[in-house]
Amino acid sequence: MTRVAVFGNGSWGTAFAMVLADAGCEVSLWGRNAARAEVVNATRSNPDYLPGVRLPDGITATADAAEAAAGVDFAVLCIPSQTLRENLSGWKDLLPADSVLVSLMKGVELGTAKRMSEVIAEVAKVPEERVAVLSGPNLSKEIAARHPAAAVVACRDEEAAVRFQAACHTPYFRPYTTTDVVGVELGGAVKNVIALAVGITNGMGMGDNTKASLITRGLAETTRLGLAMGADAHTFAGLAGMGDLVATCSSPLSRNNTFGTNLGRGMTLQEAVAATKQTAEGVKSCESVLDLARRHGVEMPITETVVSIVHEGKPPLVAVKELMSRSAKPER
Ligand SMILES: NC(=O)C1=CN([C@@H]2O[C@H](COP(=O)(O)OP(=O)(O)OC[C@H]3O[C@@H](n4cnc5c(N)ncnc54)[C@H](O)[C@@H]3O)[C@@H](O)[C@H]2O)C=CC1
Ligand SMILES: O=C(CO)COP(=O)(O)O
Repeated sequence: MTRVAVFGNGSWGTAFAMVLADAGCEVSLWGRNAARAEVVNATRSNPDYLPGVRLPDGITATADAAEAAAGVDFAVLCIPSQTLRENLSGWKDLLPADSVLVSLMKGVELGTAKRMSEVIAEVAKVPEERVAVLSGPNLSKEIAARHPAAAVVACRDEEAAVRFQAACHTPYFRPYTTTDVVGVELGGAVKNVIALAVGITNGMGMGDNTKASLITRGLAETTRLGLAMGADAHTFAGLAGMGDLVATCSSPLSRNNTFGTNLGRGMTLQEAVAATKQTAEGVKSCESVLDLARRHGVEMPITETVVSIVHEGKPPLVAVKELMSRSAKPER
């Protein structure tokens, strides 16, 4: 039987542990809080993150990383991106030498501008063939309700991607494979920034034309960055690109979208942070995505606008006017 450890028992870590268990894996679900792990085992639920959802019997929760990691084929990492480096340095020596490390995270590291798979390879000192990424339109509550959805597993080693695809394939969760790790990770990280932008305009009372324009031009700037970094343009038309943008920018379940809506309605950054119980990766990653864009000489006007509103205190109305008054150009 395939053994998998999921590190991170928040909303996505728990929902994805359900997918793995439904696919027939033996799953250990690690969380830093021992009391929560006990509650999960005793009640077969995670009331803090997925209230009302019954967890399959194939999941065992633990706060002991060594216990979680013992003998696993795959170590799935699902904690806030900015905490990965520190956490993984404590886990790396516990993982079996032939295990594959899989990132479910959708962020870019502040300061280094590294993608999560790069942080994993660097910290765990593993070759990129042992690092995979899963991304796509996967709002955790809908996955936990077993509504049909698809995703992409990306790994430089296609055979490892196929093995993980089999490990998480269920009647309601359909994973595809690709070797375009860069494209899949950028799709996931940048869509959070675009969802903030959509949320902001939504909170300001703007409608669906604005949303569709931001999604489309957001995809254009994501693709520009991706091409500069060696990604495949097709990836951005796929599940990790357009697919995730549509889901996240349309759904009130999205934390990034909701965070933006709160800002657009007039909350300060501090008020919006206080109103957000879960991880909204775009709030920090908008700065690291902009950093990446500058390192690669790529223009990303929507990302720049989001940074100016979220971190530089620019009033949303002023920022939108500036974005719209940029010089006219051909569509590309
Ligand atoms: N929730 C969703 O629908 C989806 C989330 N993701 C991505 O998954 C990643 C995790 O997100 P969620 O599970 O939704 O977040 P969450 O906020 O629901 O849960 C985060 C988990 O990380 C833990 N955590 C927080 N700080 C920590 C630290 N310093 N050290 C160790 N653990 C810590 C929390 O206790 C919690 O268990 C993010 O990168 C997110 O973008 C990807 C797809 C879907
Ligand atoms: O990544 C997601 C859906 O694919 C979840 O989006 P949020 O992090 O904005 O909730």
